[in-house]
Amino acid sequence: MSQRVRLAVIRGDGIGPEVVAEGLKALEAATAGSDLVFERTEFSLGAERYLATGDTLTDADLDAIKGHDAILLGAVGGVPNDPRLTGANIERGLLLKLRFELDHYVNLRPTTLFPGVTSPLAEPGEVDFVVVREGTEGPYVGNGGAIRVGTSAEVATETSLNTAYGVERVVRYAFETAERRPRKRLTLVHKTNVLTFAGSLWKRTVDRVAAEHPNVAVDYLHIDAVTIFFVTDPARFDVIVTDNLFGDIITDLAGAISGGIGLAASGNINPDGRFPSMFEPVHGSAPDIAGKGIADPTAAILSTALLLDHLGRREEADRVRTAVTADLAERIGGAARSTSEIGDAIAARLAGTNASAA
Ligand SMILES: NC(=O)C1=CN([C@@H]2O[C@H](COP(=O)(O)OP(=O)(O)OC[C@H]3O[C@@H](n4cnc5c(N)ncnc54)[C@H](O)[C@@H]3O)[C@@H](O)[C@H]2O)C=CC1
Ligand SMILES: CC(C)CC(=O)C(=O)O
Ligand SMILES: [Mg+2]
Repeated sequence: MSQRVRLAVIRGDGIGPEVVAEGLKALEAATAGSDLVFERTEFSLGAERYLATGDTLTDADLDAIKGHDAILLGAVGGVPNDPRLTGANIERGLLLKLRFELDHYVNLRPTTLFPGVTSPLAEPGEVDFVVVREGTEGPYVGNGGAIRVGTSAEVATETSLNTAYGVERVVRYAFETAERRPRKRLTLVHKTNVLTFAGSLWKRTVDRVAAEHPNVAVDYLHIDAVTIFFVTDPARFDVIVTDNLFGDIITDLAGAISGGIGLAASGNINPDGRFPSMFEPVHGSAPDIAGKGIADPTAAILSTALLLDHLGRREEADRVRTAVTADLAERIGGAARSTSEIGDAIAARLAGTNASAA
C-alpha cells in the first residue's frame, strides 16, 4: 500500500520559486521508488498575484489548501519599492494568515552547525539547538491601530496577545521536544523584567509544566542576553521556547552563527493534525539576489526533511540530511555554485548517481 501525500506548493516571491524547485528535486529523489506518492497542487500566491489581482489568500484558496496533508512554501513578499505593498497585505494577509488559520502554533526552527560548514563564531558540534517559537500569538496578531496618522501627533499601538491556552500548548510541545533530546535542557527566552504581564504568564506556565518533567533542566534568559550567548556560547542551548517576535528575531541570528541564513529550515506545525503543517526556509524572498540564480537552496531542501519527519518518514528525512551534510562538507574551498547546481548535486546524492555520493 502506498502512502499518498497531497502536497500544496506555494513557491511565492523573489527567491521562493528558485529554492522550492530544488527542494522538490530533493524530495522526489529521496522518495523515488518508495511507497510514498506525492500529489502536488500549485498555489500561485504572493506579492505578484496580489499586485495582479488584489487577492492575497481568499477563502477558496484557504479551503483548497486545507484539503492537503502538508505545504511546502518558498517565501513571500518583498517586491522592492512598490507603494501598493505593505506588510498588511502579504506578510500579514498571506503568510501569517496561513499560520493562524491553520493553527501552526509551533514554529520549529532547528539550528545545527554541520561539519565542514564555517561559522565565524563556533565549531561544529557547538551549535545544535532547536527554537520552538510560538506561531499564532504575540505582537503579530494585528492587535493595534494608529490615530492621527502622518501628523506629528500620531500614536500607534501594536499589542502582544498571550493567552494561557496558547502559551501552555507551545510550552508543553517544547518540554516534549526536550525530553526526546539527549541533553534535555529547556531555556525560556523572554523579557520578563519589563514585559511583566506577558512575561509572568510565560514564566509561570514554564514553571508549572516543568514540574511534570523532572528530567528536563530548565533555565531562563532575557532576550537581549540570548543574543550575547548565541555568539559567545551557543553550546549552552538545547531547546529554546519563546514567543512569536523573539523567536523570529533570534532564528535569523541562529542562521548566521550556523553557516548562514541559506541553511536555516523551519516547520510551522499544527501538532493536532487538524490542519496541514507548512515547511519553509527561515529566510525571506531576498529581493536583493532574486533572479540571479545564486540563492542557497539548502534551507528549502532541509525543510523537506522536516516535512518528511512530520509525515513519519524519518528514514527518508535522514537521507536528505545526510546528503546535505555531505554536500556541505564538499563546499569547503570549492567554487561557488548556482542554486540549481547545489540542488542537482544533492538530488544526485540522494539518487545515488553522484560520483562522490556518500
Ligand atoms: N517566510 C517568509 O515568507 C518571509 C518573508 N520575508 C519577506 O521577505 C522580504 C525580504 O526580507 P529581508 O528582511 O530582506 O530578509 P531575507 O531573509 O529575504 O534576506 C536577508 C538577507 O539574507 C540573504 N538571503 C536570504 N536567503 C538567502 C539564501 N537562500 N541564500 C543566500 N542568501 C540569502 C538575502 O540576500 C539578504 O541579504 C520582505 O518582504 C520580508 O517581509 C521575510 C522573512 C520570511
Ligand atoms: C512575515 C514574517 C513574520 C516572516 C518572518 O520573518 C519569519 O517567520 O521568520
Ligand atoms: Mg524572520
